[in-house]
Amino acid sequence: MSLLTTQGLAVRHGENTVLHDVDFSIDRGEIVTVVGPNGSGKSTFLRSLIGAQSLSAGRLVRRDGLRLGYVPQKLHIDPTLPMTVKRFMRLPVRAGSDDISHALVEAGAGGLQSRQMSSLSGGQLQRVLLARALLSDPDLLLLDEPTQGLDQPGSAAFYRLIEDLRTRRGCAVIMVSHELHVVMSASDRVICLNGHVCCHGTPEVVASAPEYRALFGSGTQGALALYRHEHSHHHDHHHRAEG
Ligand SMILES: Nc1ncnc2c1ncn2[C@@H]1O[C@H](COP(=O)(O)OP(=O)(O)OP(=O)(O)O)[C@@H](O)[C@H]1O
Repeated sequence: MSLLTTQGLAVRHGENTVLHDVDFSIDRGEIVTVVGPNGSGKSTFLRSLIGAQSLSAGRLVRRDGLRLGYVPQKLHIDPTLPMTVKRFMRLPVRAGSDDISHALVEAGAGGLQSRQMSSLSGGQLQRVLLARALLSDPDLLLLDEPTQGLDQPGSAAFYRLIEDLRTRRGCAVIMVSHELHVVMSASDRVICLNGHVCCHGTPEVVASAPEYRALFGSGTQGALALYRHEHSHHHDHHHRAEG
């Protein structure tokens, strides 16, 4: 059974239909990247999957007991408020010191515990947010533009970390990204949103789809070939056809 499935998902903000007819599912261990122009409903989609945004139509089915880890696009912390990383990590869930240390190390942020949140670089902050999401031992991680503001090597390193986490924990990942050519190497599937699902499939299929090219142009093909690498592991997708 899929971890999570949507059928005909639709979301409205007032008169504005932001998403409609979104059919989607994700299985254990998959990394799915959501791309789309600004305002195309990517954040709204993630928020609807975690239950923070109500649907105006359609169905969302989550596997019983599914544990989610969500990294929001923006974090609002008053910069004048003193807050160490360790204290921040304790905010959402009652986590022990060992769990916090372990999650920070796993997210590549070991050693930052006593730093002030306001002193972190963009890349360090993203890793702390990821570590916090790991505290709930998620079956599914949802990341909303996790590499915003990072340079290309920083982004590539972050996506490698996500792949490592998936391999080690077997969790599934849904992430929003604008950096298609960088993120695609770490993605099993891509869905291109523009109010609805314009196209979906493997990164190569989406990059060459006319719908995608109409939105983004064709300039990413060469870079895509450059960044795509061979996976050293295999995913068993047979059950999807049966499920
Ligand atoms: N709370 C809200 N109230 C009204 N409209 C909203 C609200 N949240 C989002 N919208 C609108 O819904 C549309 C989709 O927004 P969303 O943030 O999901 O897009 P996005 O694809 O994530 O954009 P970006 O790439 O800029 O982050 C936009 O037109 C936005 O203005």
